[in-house]
Amino acid sequence: MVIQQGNDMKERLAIVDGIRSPFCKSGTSMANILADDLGAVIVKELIARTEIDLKLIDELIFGNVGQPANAPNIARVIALKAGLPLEVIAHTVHRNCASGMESVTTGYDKLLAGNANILIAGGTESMSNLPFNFSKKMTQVFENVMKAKSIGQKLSAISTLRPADLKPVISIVEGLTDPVCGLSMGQTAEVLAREFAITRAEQDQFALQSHLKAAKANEAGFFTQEIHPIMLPPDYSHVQFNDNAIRHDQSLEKLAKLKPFFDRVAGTVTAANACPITDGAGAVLIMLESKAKELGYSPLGYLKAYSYAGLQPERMGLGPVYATSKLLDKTGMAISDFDLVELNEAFAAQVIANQKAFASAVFAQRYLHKDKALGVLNSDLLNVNGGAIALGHPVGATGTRLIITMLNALRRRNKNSGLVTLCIGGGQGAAIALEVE
Ligand SMILES: CC(=O)SCCNC(=O)CCNC(=O)[C@H](O)C(C)(C)COP(=O)(O)OP(=O)(O)OC[C@H]1O[C@@H](n2cnc3c(N)ncnc32)[C@H](O)[C@@H]1OP(=O)(O)O
Repeated sequence: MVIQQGNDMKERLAIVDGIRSPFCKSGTSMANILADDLGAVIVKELIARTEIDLKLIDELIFGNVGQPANAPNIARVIALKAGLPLEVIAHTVHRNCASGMESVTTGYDKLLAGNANILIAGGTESMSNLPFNFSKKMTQVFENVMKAKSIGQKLSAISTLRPADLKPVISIVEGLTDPVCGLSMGQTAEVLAREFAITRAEQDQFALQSHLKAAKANEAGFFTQEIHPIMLPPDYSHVQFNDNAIRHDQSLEKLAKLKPFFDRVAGTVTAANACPITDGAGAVLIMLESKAKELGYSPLGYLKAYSYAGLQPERMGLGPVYATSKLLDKTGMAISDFDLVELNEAFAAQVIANQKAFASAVFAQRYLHKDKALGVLNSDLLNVNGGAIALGHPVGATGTRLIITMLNALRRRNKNSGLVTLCIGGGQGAAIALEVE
């Protein structure tokens, strides 16, 4: 089907099928699997499930944020480890937390431009193995030790080290800190909590709901369709079947006991109303709708249109409202046209802030140059199977997961139209319109 977008006629993107790994808290079951290996397992399984002829695949595009030194251009490493032919080219994309969505939209553009016919897109992240950078002094000492010709020279090089030199310049926390505004992602959530007067109790209530919904969906087997179990090193005799950050013992009393993490004095954002640091990967097989028909596929669903938007880095959490505003302009759709919404739960405060901004005419006039509010994000239709607070957020992979989760949820409910949107560190937002038939 060709759809009208403004003055453009564009064919829809067919998402033939999509799968992901379980999402696991960093430092737990999948901590010893590198991001490239995890991505390769998922791509192999996607190929097996779709029975795509490998010779037909033009390129693999993968998102990844904490690009590991052992696998530069991780997409190419994944392609080769997954057994794709040498001729299948590959490149890595990086749009912070939307990287796993950027791979899909970059792929869509390539297909529309006629530069490819069939692609694999996805995202992978091992936050357990994010690279640590050390100070210039520390790296100089490493170099001197490597060059030293005798034990004496090595010891002499090491003796110049001081305890302060051991502190990493970039660790996980610094990696999740915006280099322009200087705030960590959690601190940007505190900014929104203050701007929208969101209480700690509201945030904890939201976090509780995320776990309750995720636990229910997990018990009902809703994720089995999308999750490919992962065999765990070192002996590969244990298998990780499910997302492991979902709490089955959650209560408001437990949540209320936690101290704020990012602003210890006056803050409201805690480890429990923030998404956890997570390992995971996901992949989709994509082509234009006409190609999917030609090959006899019945796609999982379709991407109809997408938009990215920019805003202040310290208010990055509001990216969804800005990006969705552009998406609605582009498609002529209204919020009420969507049967379900997935809005990535980086932080409870950030999702609640978006709900308030979507519903506010004042916000729309002041920031979106619109007369009316975008529309209410009905809580019953929002993140119906829980979100990143419970499921986790492996930053390079989440964009792909949201697409897969949304399409499966629409199909399960016999619904047609879904909005997937997320905030992006650095001050951006992403929004896509999905459909199933
Ligand atoms: C654009 C974007 O998407 S931005 C988002 C990008 N991602 C992020 O910024 C990640 C945000 N999250 C974080 O940085 C981390 O999860 C932090 C810093 C908040 C917490 O990290 P950690 O301290 O390692 O988390 P951890 O899971 O150990 O939790 C800390 C404590 O809270 C407790 N806790 C965490 N969640 C819960 C919960 N839901 N219920 C009860 N207790 C909880 C833990 O049990 C732990 O307690 P303990 O110290 O007694 O063992």
